[in-house]
Parts: sequence; structure tokens; C-alpha cells
Amino acid sequence: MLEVKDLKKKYNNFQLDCSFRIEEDQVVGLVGRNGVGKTTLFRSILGLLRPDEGEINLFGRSVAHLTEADKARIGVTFPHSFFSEQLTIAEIKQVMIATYSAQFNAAEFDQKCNRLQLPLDKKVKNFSTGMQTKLKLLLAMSHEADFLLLDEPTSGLDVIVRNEILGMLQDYLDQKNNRSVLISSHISSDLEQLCDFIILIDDGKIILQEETDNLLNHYGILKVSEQEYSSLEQEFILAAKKRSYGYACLTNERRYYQENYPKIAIEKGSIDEVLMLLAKGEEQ
Ligand SMILES: Nc1ncnc2c1ncn2[C@@H]1O[C@H](COP(=O)(O)OP(=O)(O)OP(=O)(O)O)[C@@H](O)[C@H]1O
Repeated sequence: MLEVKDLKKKYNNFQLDCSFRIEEDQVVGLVGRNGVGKTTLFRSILGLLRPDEGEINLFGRSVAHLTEADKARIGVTFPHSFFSEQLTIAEIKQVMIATYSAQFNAAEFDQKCNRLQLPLDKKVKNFSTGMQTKLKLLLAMSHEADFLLLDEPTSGLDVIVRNEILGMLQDYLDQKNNRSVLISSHISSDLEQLCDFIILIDDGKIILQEETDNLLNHYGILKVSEQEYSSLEQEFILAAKKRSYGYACLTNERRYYQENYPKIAIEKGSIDEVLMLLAKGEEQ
């Protein structure tokens, strides 16, 4: 579906430098702190930014040469860009019909607006943040797109609406084969629930690419004193950071340490904790 090969983009002190693939039917979560290059990557994938080096292919074609039909197969949400807020949903619908013609299913869209309590006749500027976010995602999923690129689609939503939105996204993926998603979020529990694969990015570089199941089932965080740390087998320790109690160590072989060091505190570790241990900053 998507291939990003040796992509490089430099701004002053920042350089994005990454490679990864997304297969058909795959949902990939992109996780990183603020300013590590997620939006730069997303904009490059959409052909809105010209990379300094590297190749990006979507649907088997360079993103610089996507046809109008290819572009119609992409659904996008960005946190800070949208249709004019002066428009009502009824007016936005007309734009969608003009852009995507038969691919835009107006009846189904109306039904979903109704379910999410989004009024068709009210200007979007009068919507709450949550309502605007719901509408953005609904629009991205309204024209049979095969590839969804979702930048922070659940930010600003309460837990109930977030779950509702994630359910809608899951239904969208289940409806048809070969749909793929690249989604960024600061809410790692959303990604754990939804994604097959997680990419961690820090300072413009990918620091981990891993199947979500592997991450949750085999990775772990060892919390050890300085003395325990010095006698610990280091072979399966991916990173260690100093803490008040000694060291927090990331392993991709949790069971090995559970079996061989039964007295050590070993936690499963969330995606956020894995990111914190692998990311730059703090003493290693
Ligand atoms: N047009 C630009 N000109 C100069 N520097 C830029 C430009 N766009 C982005 N940058 C820099 O590139 C780096 C990555 O920015 P980017 O917006 O891609 O990060 P991000 O991971 O999306 O952050 P956030 O989560 O806060 O949205 C930052 O240091 C930013 O200041």
C-alpha cells in the first residue's frame, strides 16, 4: 500500500530520515513526542512537501505522480486544517458530492451524522471541538478511501466519544478488504486497541517498528536497583534509564527475566513507557 524509502527532509536543526512499509489491510500507529516529525512525514506522504531525498510510493506509484483517481482513494484528517468553518455540514456535503461523485455515499453519511448528533444545518464554527473532530473523521471515511492518513484523530474527545469513533473506524476497516491506515496519536491505549503495528519515532528517526501483539506480549520494563542492574544479563536489554530507585530497563524478552530473575519487579509496560525509555533525553 505505502512504501517510504530513505525519506530525508531537513529543516535547520531537524532532519527527518526514515523508511517503512504499510501493507494492505494493515493499521499502523505512529507514536512520538511533539516536534519529532510526524506532520512532516504525513505531509511528505501526501505530496504536500518535497523531500530532499528518498522515495514515497502509494498504491504502487510515486506520490509525486498520483492521479486524481489515486488521490480520491486517500482519506485524511489533520488537527489544524479543515473546510471553512463558515460552512454547514449540508454545504460540505455538496463539496464532497462534487469532489467524489458516486463514491460519496450521502445517505450513509447523513445516517452517521445523525448517530453522532452532528446537525446538518449548523455552521461548523459553532461546533464543539469534539463535534468538529468527529466530523473530520466521518468525512475521511465517507468516500470509500483505501488508505486513511489520520493525524491525531481522537484528540480533544472524551473517552466515550473516542471509543465510539474507534468503533466506527474498525467497522470501516471490516467493511472491505485491503484498507490500510496510518494513524498518529498521543493516546497510546487507542493505538494498542486498533493497530497491528506500531512505529515509534524520535527526533526524525524511527526508533522501533514492532507488531503490537509482540510489543504487548514480549516487551517489558524491569525496575531494578543499581546492584541488581550490575548483575543483570544485558543481552536482551534494549535501553536503560536512571531512576530514583536505580534503573528502568526495557527488554523484548520479558519471560526470560521473569523466569531467571523471579525477585525483580517486571511490568508489561505501555507504548508510552516503551517510548520514554527509547527516546533521547535523560541519562542512559
Ligand atoms: N516549514 C517548516 N520550516 C522550518 N521548520 C519546520 C517546518 N515544519 C516543521 N519544522 C520543524 O520540523 C520539526 C518537526 O515538526 P513536525 O511538525 O513534523 O513535528 P510533529 O511530530 O508533527 O509535532 P506535533 O506532535 O507537535 O504536531 C520541528 O522541529 C519543527 O519546528
